[in-house]
Amino acid sequence: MAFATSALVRSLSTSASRQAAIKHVTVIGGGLMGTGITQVAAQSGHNVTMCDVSDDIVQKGLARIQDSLKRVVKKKYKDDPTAGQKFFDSTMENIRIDTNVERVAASTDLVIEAIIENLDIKQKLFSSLDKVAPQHTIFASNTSSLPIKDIASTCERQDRFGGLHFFNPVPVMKLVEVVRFGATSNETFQSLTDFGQAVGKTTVSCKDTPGFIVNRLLVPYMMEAVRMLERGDASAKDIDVAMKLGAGYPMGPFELTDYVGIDTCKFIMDGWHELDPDQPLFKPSELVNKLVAEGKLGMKSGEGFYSYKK
Ligand SMILES: CC(=O)CC(=O)SCCNC(=O)CCNC(=O)[C@H](O)C(C)(C)COP(=O)(O)OP(=O)(O)OC[C@H]1O[C@@H](n2cnc3c(N)ncnc32)[C@H](O)[C@@H]1OP(=O)(O)O
Ligand SMILES: NC(=O)C1=CN([C@@H]2O[C@H](COP(=O)(O)OP(=O)(O)OC[C@H]3O[C@@H](n4cnc5c(N)ncnc54)[C@H](O)[C@@H]3O)[C@@H](O)[C@H]2O)C=CC1
Repeated sequence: MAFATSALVRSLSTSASRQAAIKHVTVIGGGLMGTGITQVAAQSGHNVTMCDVSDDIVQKGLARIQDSLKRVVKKKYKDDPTAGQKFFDSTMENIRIDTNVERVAASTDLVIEAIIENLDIKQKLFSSLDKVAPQHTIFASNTSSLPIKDIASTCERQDRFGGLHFFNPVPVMKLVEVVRFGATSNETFQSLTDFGQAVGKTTVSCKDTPGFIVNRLLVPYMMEAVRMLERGDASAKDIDVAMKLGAGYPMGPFELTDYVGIDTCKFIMDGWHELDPDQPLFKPSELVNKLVAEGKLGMKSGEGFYSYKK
């Protein structure tokens, strides 16, 4: 009994100290994913600073968060607008914006990186943060496809590094993949899992394999749809209708590729193709390359497989 009690106390205090540990979160990248992650972390009471490369981008990101938060409030507090306004205000009060990542990271508990899907740029960012962040700070990447081990390779804090992979749109999608590689400590993995749950998501545990669970299945499916279009087997519209009505997917593969960002899908496939050139599922697509070269990146640029221009 004495053992059970002390074990209980220990487990409670460990979990309390873990929760107490992650109070301030730094989200780097104020694009599609960074804004969503900032929002859910702030909604759940964390102090969050969202960083990007320019004032203009962080301001736009903040406006996107406000729009999305209004949708959440409308749904969650439809019978109590006063409580809704209070929730809106307190969430926004939890958010700061900045363009100096080193300054922010010097006093943070958790860094979540959500910048462009490029290994070199991510490594450079983490390498500079590793020099200024406190000892206890955990680093996590929201990468869709890059090995966490490679992103972490320029850092000393290998044991305090993992993956936190959110899904788009973050305020709506209920999953977070928590990724560990060989050096990730049990404490770090547990803290990242606790954080994922604290922001209201269901977590699954993933090894550091290409695409983790969801993207390893989802991205090749999206690219197979592009190849089907390239062969002239069916139109984008018909493929989308078919997958929505025939397979029950909320979006067809072209709608989803436009939603995720055609550039992001290209970065993912190019990286995997380099790792495994013989895998036909990872073959680059001429159509995707052409759209990206033309700046047609999907919804975020106003045009992709479909046009979103008003
Ligand atoms: C690439 C990677 O690494 C990983 C990835 O993220 S892969 C992509 C994963 N994401 C998906 O597969 C998304 C698939 N699509 C969907 O689930 C749905 O189409 C969708 C949730 C995006 C939109 O749903 P919809 O029913 O078509 O549209 P809509 O009615 O506008 O939205 C549904 C609800 O979500 C809410 N919502 C949608 N987007 C939102 C946002 N950005 N912020 C807040 N709320 C949002 C809406 O307010 C709406 O709420 P109500 O039910 O109260 O009306
Ligand atoms: N788009 C999606 O559906 C999903 C994307 N991801 C991953 O999340 C990450 C971000 O993707 P998105 O938000 O879609 O991209 P995005 O293009 O919308 O936003 C990226 C942001 O990062 C900023 N940025 C680039 N370099 C920076 C730096 N050195 N410091 C600070 N900010 C910098 C850019 O200015 C831009 O605002 C990528 O790794 C992507 O693979 C993960 C899940 C889903």
